Amino acid sequence: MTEAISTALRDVEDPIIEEDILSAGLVGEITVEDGVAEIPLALGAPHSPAETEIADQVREVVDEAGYEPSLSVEIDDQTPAAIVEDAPNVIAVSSGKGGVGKSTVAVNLATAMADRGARVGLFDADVYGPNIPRMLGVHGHPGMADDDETIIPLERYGLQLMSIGFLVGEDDPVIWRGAMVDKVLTQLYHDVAWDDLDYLVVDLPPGTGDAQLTMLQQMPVVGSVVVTTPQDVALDNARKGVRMYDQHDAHVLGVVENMSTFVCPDCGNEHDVFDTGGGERLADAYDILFLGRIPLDPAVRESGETGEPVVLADTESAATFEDVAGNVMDRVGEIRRESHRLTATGQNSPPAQQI
Ligand SMILES: Nc1ncnc2c1ncn2[C@@H]1O[C@H](COP(=O)(O)OP(=O)(O)OP(=O)(O)O)[C@@H](O)[C@H]1O
Repeated sequence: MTEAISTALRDVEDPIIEEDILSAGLVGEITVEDGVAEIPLALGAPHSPAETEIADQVREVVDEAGYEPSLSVEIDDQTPAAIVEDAPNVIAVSSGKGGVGKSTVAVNLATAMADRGARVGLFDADVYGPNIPRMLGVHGHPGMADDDETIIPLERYGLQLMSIGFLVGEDDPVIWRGAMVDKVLTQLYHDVAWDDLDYLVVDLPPGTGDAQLTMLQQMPVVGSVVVTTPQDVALDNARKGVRMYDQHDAHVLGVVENMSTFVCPDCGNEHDVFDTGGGERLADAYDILFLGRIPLDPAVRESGETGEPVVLADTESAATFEDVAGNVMDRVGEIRRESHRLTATGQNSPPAQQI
């Protein structure tokens, strides 16, 4: 009976791994009762475009085969999201230097993922410039949970939010340094009562030194998004970041090129104020994914001040952020499904990050 279903599932291809889901080891043990087919799928990136497509196709072919599909998720991979209890897919947003739009990308990435239906947290770990409260127009103080030990995150646009800015005041100078920062942030991450997250986007402090690396190693990070602007000095710094992740077996999810081409609202001409194409060249050189190019757009800056993420508007810049978010989620899914496939077939999985 399940043969017919298995045969039907051979027609469903994983659009990223480019193999049918049965051969890729993504289908668990199928059971059928009263015409309902229970199908466990090894999916790890909820609401990502590729996994949504896979699930839709599975429902379609199972329905065509004459059964009522009932899908569940069962993934056995070696990423921190699977091996650390209750860990979401933690995505670090980093940059080699300050001011390239790291926080802007983190806010719009998280908002776009929540807009797709995912449960998303945003953790502002940029102690030296906690911009997230302003960028989302949230200025309250978080409360304590009933256990008096955990902090309840604030909420906005469906996001669960935590920022050092909620605790110390945005304009207060941050007096701690180095190792103390790592400790405070790691502690804060663990002390928040995150509620059943699919993804947690972490806005790291700019730079690629020990502080960033320590934080990456102490949180269950699935991979990092590297943000750069197209000019050489920013790219040089971004390159250092990519190398650092490489050397420590941390996944780079890909590169975002921000403040790329400016389209003049008056004349419609395109201007490459900070040059263009550098992010793509960097991605090519290191064989990592190019996640997208965000234009230099006054509306992006304004949205950072009005507290409403630009990705929620109906503009070209919003569409580029939506695409970037889809690409990031797909990359997370690819890492998790690949890891599951290696585990399922008894091959060596890449080492999980130290937590
Ligand atoms: N694509 C863009 N178009 C126009 N302005 C932008 C764009 N991206 C970011 N900005 C603006 O550039 C400034 C710096 O952005 P942001 O704070 O996101 O950078 P950052 O890399 O997080 O900086 P920091 O190093 O201070 O943490 C902000 O005023 C932001 O609104």
